[in-house]
Amino acid sequence: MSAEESTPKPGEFDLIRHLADAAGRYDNDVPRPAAVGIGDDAAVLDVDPGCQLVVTTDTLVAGVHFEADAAPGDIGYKALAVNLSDLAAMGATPAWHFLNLTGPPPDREWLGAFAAGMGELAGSEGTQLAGGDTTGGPMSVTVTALGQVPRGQALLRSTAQPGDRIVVSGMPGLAARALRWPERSPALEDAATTEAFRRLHRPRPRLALGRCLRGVAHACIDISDGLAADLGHILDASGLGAELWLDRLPDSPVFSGMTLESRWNLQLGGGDDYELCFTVPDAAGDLSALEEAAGVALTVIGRIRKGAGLDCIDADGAAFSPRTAGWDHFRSDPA
Ligand SMILES: Nc1ncnc2c1ncn2[C@@H]1O[C@H](COP(=O)(O)OP(=O)(O)OP(=O)(O)O)[C@@H](O)[C@H]1O
Ligand SMILES: Cc1ncc(C[n+]2csc(CCOP(=O)(O)O)c2C)c(N)n1
Ligand SMILES: [Mg+2]
Ligand SMILES: [Mg+2]
Ligand SMILES: [Mg+2]
Repeated sequence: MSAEESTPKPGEFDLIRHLADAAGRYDNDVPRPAAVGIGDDAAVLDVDPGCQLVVTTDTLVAGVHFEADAAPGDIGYKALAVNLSDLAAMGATPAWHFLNLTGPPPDREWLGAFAAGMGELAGSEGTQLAGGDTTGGPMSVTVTALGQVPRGQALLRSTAQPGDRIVVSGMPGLAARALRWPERSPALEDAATTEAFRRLHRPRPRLALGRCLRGVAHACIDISDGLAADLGHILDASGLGAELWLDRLPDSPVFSGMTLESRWNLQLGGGDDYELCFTVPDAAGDLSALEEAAGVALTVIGRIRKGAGLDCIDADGAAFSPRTAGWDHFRSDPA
């Protein structure tokens, strides 16, 4: 029997080597290789002159953010994607990421698929796995992502202006719709349903859009908890209010058969979209060049105004209060 067969589960240091080797197969052409990467007590990174470092961290926990039996490739992909989405919201270009992996000892097959899922996105976005930590315990994955932005150009939540148009990318509510699909996998092969499951399991962060919004958007956030909750963070941080026009929310065949109220609840409070919501002045003009450059549909859904709070208004001008504004880990019964 070979050593590999007799020890199917790697030890801690085998696992680190395995992750480093797998990452190297995807990210060996990254634009900014770490001066010192995996293997020492810490990484050493050179930041480009004239740039600021943008740093974010998010955790995914089994049973909370993904099913315990989820495909390992999807877990690896999404753990990085949700972090790159925060870099996109700041207008940053990803450069390095760190992986803190906690769980029962994985077998080589699980680990290989996990590393390939994360590596696929890392390779396509040019970010390098530069370090991390490995421990045993209940399964959770934390990624810390580091990106760069030209000095002073980071997009913020706090700088919306009265009169700005509110814009959302893509199709809010797709991932939430997929999460609530009774069979947990698409019953139909149609494009809209397939896209909804892709958005839930492998959300592509809107990095090109974030970069295009530098110097254009007044404020920006990525949608993780829900459109209403995350737009609410822009309003709170900017000390302003807004009107959101429900009839402008983009529609998809995946919502067919739902009442308008259920659809709005899903699109406003469902979470897991990883789309961008941003504000732009009228002076920025038509958004079609931006759509073209960023490769994603953009929809104007409302307007920033003085005051406080978010008013969601239907086609007849009647107010609608979503059942919940979005996901809250410490409150029960999220949308
Ligand atoms: N435990 C914590 N300690 C210190 N700062 C925190 C902690 N949790 C969140 N923050 C900070 O609070 C701010 C908002 O974090 P939050 O996690 O709500 O944003 P997000 O990552 O965009 O959303 P989501 O986690 O839903 O993707 C960020 O500046 C974040 O660094
Ligand atoms: C199995 C399973 N149950 C529920 C959800 C939905 N969900 C969990 S956390 C969260 C908000 C973002 O998290 P955070 O605020 O921690 O970044 C959402 C929308 C899911 N994806 N999988
Ligand atoms: Mg967070
Ligand atoms: Mg965010
Ligand atoms: Mg986040």
